[in-house]
Amino acid sequence: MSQTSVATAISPSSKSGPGTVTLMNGTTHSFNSNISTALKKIPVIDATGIWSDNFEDRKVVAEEIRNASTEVGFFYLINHGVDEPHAEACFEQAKRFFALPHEKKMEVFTGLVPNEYVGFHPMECYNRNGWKHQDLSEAFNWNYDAAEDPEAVDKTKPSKSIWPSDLPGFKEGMFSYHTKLLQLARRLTQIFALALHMPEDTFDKYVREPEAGMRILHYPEQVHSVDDQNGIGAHTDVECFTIVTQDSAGGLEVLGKNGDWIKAEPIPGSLVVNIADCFMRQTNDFFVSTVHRVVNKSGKERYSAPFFFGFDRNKLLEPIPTCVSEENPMKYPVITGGEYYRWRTNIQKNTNVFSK
Ligand SMILES: O=C(O)CCC(=O)C(=O)O
Ligand SMILES: [Fe+2]
Repeated sequence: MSQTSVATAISPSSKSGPGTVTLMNGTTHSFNSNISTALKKIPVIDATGIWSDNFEDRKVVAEEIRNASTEVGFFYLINHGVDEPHAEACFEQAKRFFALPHEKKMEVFTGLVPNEYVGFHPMECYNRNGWKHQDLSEAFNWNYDAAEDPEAVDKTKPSKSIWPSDLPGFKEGMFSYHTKLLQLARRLTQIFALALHMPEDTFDKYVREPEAGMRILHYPEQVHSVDDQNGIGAHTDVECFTIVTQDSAGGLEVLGKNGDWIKAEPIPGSLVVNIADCFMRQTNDFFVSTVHRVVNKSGKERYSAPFFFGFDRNKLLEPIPTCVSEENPMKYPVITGGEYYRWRTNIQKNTNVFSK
């Protein structure tokens, strides 16, 4: 796979009218208008049934998830079982981290760890779509760590994550929330198997040592117009699916199949789930890895915490049997999730202006 096909162009005709946006992975997408709409809705799915002992209850949620994953690639989960105080505690820790002096945050600069998307990236260091101004957000990322996974088979496997010194309670706070989301993600993996009309335990063996990175993000309110800047530029996520916790500011937008930017407005207590590229590849495009971005025009600071979940890095992204046939052969070359992760990570990190 090419390591260099990084296009970052935006059609000059984008000024609030129709236009196109080219992502860092080289794909180009059209939109009707660069202004988002709240009129179209993202499905809200009641997840109560995923924890039920009754198979039929789980199956009902799976069918809803099947529809949302094929139609929109995005859905809200409510009654998912992760209590709101856990999210609030995560945001409190995020605020502590982002309030540190720049030099202190740069002690864990992402450029220090090659090939991994871990550590801190400062404000305005990426420009995902070639807008006039760099993306207005800063983030701290960390990887799955077997030592922190209550269900890990081998807790001695080292993690590549880097953590700030002199911030007591930060790592513990981050993993406290990560562990809750990991538990939810493993259950959702079974529900996704049902959604693909496969046996519920089909993917269990691939999520014992999953790809389960997480990040916290901070978006100041942006002054520039959406035609000149994003908080995070349009992109698709890398792994199988992402679980996003967002605060009350709003600003997450999803590019619908019909070309409208749709607002994923905050719903208190909900989690936003979106399909990512590895699932799209394995489902041969049956599930859609939907383009999304963040534009913070809320008048306040915005914080979010996406959790990126995928199969074991060594697992080949082979087609799921229910998604291929003689008439519908596999569209993608079969590589491992780890290879895909490294390709995407390096495309992005090579454009980090602070590394130059
Ligand atoms: O901040 C958000 O709501 C989403 C962030 C996002 O899309 C990402 O980090 O991949
Ligand atoms: Fe994303």
